[in-house]
Amino acid sequence: MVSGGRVGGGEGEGEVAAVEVAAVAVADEEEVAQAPAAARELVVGYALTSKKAKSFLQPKLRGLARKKGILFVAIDQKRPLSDQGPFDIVLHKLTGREWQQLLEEYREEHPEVTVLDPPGAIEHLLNRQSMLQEVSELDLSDCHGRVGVPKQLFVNTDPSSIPAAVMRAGLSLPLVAKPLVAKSHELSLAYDPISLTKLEPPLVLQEFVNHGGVLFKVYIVGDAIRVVRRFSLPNVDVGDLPNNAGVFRFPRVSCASANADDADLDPHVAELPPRPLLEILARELRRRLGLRLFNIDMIREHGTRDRFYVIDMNYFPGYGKMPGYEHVFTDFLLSLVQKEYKRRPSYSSCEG
Ligand SMILES: Nc1ncnc2c1ncn2[C@@H]1O[C@H](COP(=O)(O)OP(=O)(O)OP(=O)(O)O)[C@@H](O)[C@H]1O
Ligand SMILES: O=P(O)(O)O[C@H]1[C@H](O)[C@@H](O)[C@H](OP(=O)(O)O)[C@@H](OP(=O)(O)O)[C@H]1O
Ligand SMILES: [Mg+2]
Ligand SMILES: [Mg+2]
Repeated sequence: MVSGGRVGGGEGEGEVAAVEVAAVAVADEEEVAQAPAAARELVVGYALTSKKAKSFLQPKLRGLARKKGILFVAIDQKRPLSDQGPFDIVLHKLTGREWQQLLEEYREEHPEVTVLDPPGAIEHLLNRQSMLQEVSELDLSDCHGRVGVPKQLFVNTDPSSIPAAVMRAGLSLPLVAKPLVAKSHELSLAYDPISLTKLEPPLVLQEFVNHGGVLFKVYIVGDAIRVVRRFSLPNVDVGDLPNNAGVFRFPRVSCASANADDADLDPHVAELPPRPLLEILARELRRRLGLRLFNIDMIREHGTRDRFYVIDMNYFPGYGKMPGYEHVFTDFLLSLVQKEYKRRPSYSSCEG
């Protein structure tokens, strides 16, 4: 952690006690390496849109963070990062080449700062063509269930050639059409070949998988996993497809969908994915993607117990909607510095 002489920000002095608690958790041989706890606080610089800052940095998070000795400081994107802070951790969700470049330079100059997460790794989730690649490469066939990705096709051609491309790729209607850029949430459902010609590439076409209208949001925060149920699109009756011609557009379906944790649901639909399966999935994706903050949208194929599909992944999602996020997140931030101490044996030889 960075020691005293902090950036302003008006956070109180009550932070010290919790920092001491965090320090106690460090392995015995490293305790000698700790500078006096009273001089320390964990400084987290954040670069978020104002909407994101409001939904994430809720008073309950700020309050708990203060108690645990974590200070959140807004980053001024117009000033060089190295002139600000010093930070222990940089938390960000901004897009744009310029910001990416700034952050990459900062990471090179300050390898001691944990950047959540590296811009290059995040990029993988910003494009729906690459987003699910790792999931499709995983072989989780014998892990208390099977996890795959719906058949999908990237389309960037003249819309009139989409039906033929869909046929060649062997995709079955209905299809969900998703903008290539994951930041856009204007989704459509196409039930017939004619509707496909009305879509606007570039996009990813994904087979619609019936799942009983319930989706599992699997939130990952470092090693922690939390799952919630959300209402989702209802099943489509394939026998009824001829009566459903047309493109059905739904502008922001996922955001509008309510939490379904307390709803009276069919238990076969509501049953959460098996914990061991989620643990393996999260561990593998964390490792392969090099990300610590993301969520996975998972559905269970209707009528099955253990056949799951990942349909979407989001970087730094709406954690404010995750139950107990303030505890999970503050523990995670503290764990990062503890890991950092363990990685640096030189601390003990210099200071011990
Ligand atoms: N292949 C699919 N089969 C069935 N339903 C789907 C499929 N893909 C998406 N959906 C439904 O559409 C919703 C939105 O899709 P998706 O999650 O890909 O979009 P998004 O805009 O990226 O969402 P988010 O707000 O989570 O980022 C899902 O929550 C689910 O209800
Ligand atoms: O926690 P869930 O329900 O998954 O919600 C998130 C979405 O999944 C993300 O796609 C949103 O991020 P962007 O719209 O910035 O990509 C994200 O928007 P936000 O980062 O502005 O809060 C959330 O709406
Ligand atoms: Mg989604
Ligand atoms: Mg998404």
